[in-house]
Amino acid sequence: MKPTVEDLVQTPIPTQHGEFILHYYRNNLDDKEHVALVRERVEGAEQVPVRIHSECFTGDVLGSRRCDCGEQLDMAMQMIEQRGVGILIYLRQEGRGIGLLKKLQAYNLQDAGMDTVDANIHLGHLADEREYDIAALILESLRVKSIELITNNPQKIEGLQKLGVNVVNRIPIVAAAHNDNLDYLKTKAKKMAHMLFERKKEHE
Ligand SMILES: Nc1nc2c(ncn2[C@@H]2O[C@H](COP(=O)(O)OP(=O)(O)OP(=O)(O)O)[C@@H](O)[C@H]2O)c(=O)[nH]1
Ligand SMILES: [Zn+2]
Repeated sequence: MKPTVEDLVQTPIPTQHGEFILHYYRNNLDDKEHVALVRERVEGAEQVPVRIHSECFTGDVLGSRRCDCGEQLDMAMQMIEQRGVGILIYLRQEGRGIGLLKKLQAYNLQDAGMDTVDANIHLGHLADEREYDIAALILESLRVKSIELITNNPQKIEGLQKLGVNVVNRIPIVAAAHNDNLDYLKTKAKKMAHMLFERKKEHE
């Protein structure tokens, strides 16, 4: 079965970072509600700033300080506002793909001394189980020619490139480190190769 997405509804959403058009996608790979926030015309455009944000209920909705997700979500929308164009794809990949229940269990293991990678493995999962097929299909459906990916995660860039997305640049998105998230950020840099302590825009 060929993976597909269908852009079912588009509706304007005014936010503190200006108005976006929210696109709702139905897909044939999972039963989740993936969405994209789109600013201005991206069809046929080159070097469109794109953030692929993985769902984090605790960080995005509750403002949890265990991770940097909530702050990154806000920063990404602000970056798109400043550039006047861009796309934020909100993928429903809670807990790097293991779901909320397992992520919360992983938090307890981390409080008992494991890091974020070992906790996943202890629960019988990979450190990161995310796939980017749906993001690639959404970008194809929006007819974007090339993108600048807003990320610190080299695996996201690789994952998209393998799916045929033309990623021409990386835009770093470094949230503030503090006591509650420092170990987590350090583990991401050390074990998951996140480029967390660079601030310069660089060409891949
Ligand atoms: N399993 C697990 N998932 C987590 C944990 N903390 C945050 N997450 C999830 O991790 C995802 C965000 O991934 P990150 O590793 O923070 O960042 P990234 O998206 O890979 O990379 P960037 O594009 O640079 O932000 C979200 O789905 C969160 O729910 C954790 O301790 N364990
Ligand atoms: Zn988070």
